[in-house]
Amino acid sequence: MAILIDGRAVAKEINENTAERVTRLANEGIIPGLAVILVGEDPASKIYTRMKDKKAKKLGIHSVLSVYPDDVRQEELLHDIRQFNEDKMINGILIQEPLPDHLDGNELLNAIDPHKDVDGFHPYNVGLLYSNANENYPVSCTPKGIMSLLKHYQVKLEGARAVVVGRSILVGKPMAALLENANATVTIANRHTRNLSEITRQADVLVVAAGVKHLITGEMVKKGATVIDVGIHRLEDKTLTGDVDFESVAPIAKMITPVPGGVGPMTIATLMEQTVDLTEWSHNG
Ligand SMILES: NC(=O)C1=CN([C@@H]2O[C@H](COP(=O)(O)OP(=O)(O)OC[C@H]3O[C@@H](n4cnc5c(N)ncnc54)[C@H](OP(=O)(O)O)[C@@H]3O)[C@@H](O)[C@H]2O)C=CC1
Ligand SMILES: Nc1nc(=O)c2c([nH]1)NC[C@@H]1CN(c3ccc(C(=O)N[C@@H](CCC(=O)O)C(=O)O)cc3)C=[N+]21
Repeated sequence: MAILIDGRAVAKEINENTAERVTRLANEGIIPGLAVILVGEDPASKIYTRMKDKKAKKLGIHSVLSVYPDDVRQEELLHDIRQFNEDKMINGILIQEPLPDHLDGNELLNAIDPHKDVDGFHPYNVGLLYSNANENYPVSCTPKGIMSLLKHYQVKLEGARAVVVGRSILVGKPMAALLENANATVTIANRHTRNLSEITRQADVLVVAAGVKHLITGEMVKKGATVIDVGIHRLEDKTLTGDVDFESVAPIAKMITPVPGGVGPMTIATLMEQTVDLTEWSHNG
């Protein structure tokens, strides 16, 4: 049976460290600020943005949750984003995904000041990640949190074969870039990938972010692999499960993340950590 990667425990450590950093900043009269933009009534988004708001406040971060109706106009959002850009109390701005179809998400993203782009989705920051730039910049919180987990559990990445299932701008693409920057040899799979199991079976490190319940089963995993499950699916009985069929994969893997209690808590902890990063960077020139 695989070692269980405890995302809650590592997230707790990160949050404790973040709280200490917030206290240190407070002594200099600085309070980190986070603005979360939520459009519409998606129930999951409502839960996640509330969790982020609550955690921020608990850590001493100034948190603003801006909620808009489903039919909000693009111009109103652009106006408010620009206002957050100018606001000295705000260090991080996040637009919760998914957005309603009538909005141009790219234009909204591009309107965020890259130095306040706490999700790391702005093309400027994506470019820095792809060039493995030697400077401070924000990176998408879920893959960054996964890197913290891998480091905490001392998973060797240099020279390892890594496979990422999924290529979203939120998870798959930045995950692959981070693994590559850590000198792994990376393959990215998508919906059109032929013989997925042939590819996943080569992975020393397998990260699954496809949004397909139990896509990965035991016979698709190499013995001794480290398996990271990003997927989140709510079942009829309200329990959560992932993109990985835990039951058949856990006996084969060396280490595995559970759902819940794996990647999810790390995403939020990393968001808080990165809000404080952005605050410190903005004050250190
Ligand atoms: N725990 C956490 O903190 C987070 C969890 N999530 C969860 O992770 C999952 C993925 O999220 P996200 O990246 O935003 O999802 P998207 O739907 O944006 O992307 C899914 C990706 O998976 C690919 N894909 C879908 N089906 C297959 C398949 N059968 N074989 C290979 N590739 C496939 C798609 O390929 P193509 O590009 O060809 O369509 C696409 O690139 C979701 O369940 C989401 O809820 C997301 C963010 C954070
Ligand atoms: N701009 C943007 N940034 C995001 O980071 C972002 C987003 N949009 N849209 C949606 C996804 C999803 N996401 C999660 C965050 C925390 C948990 C989490 O804490 N999960 C807990 C369980 C929570 C529960 O019980 O519901 C766990 O896995 O243990 C999950 C998923 C962030 N996302």
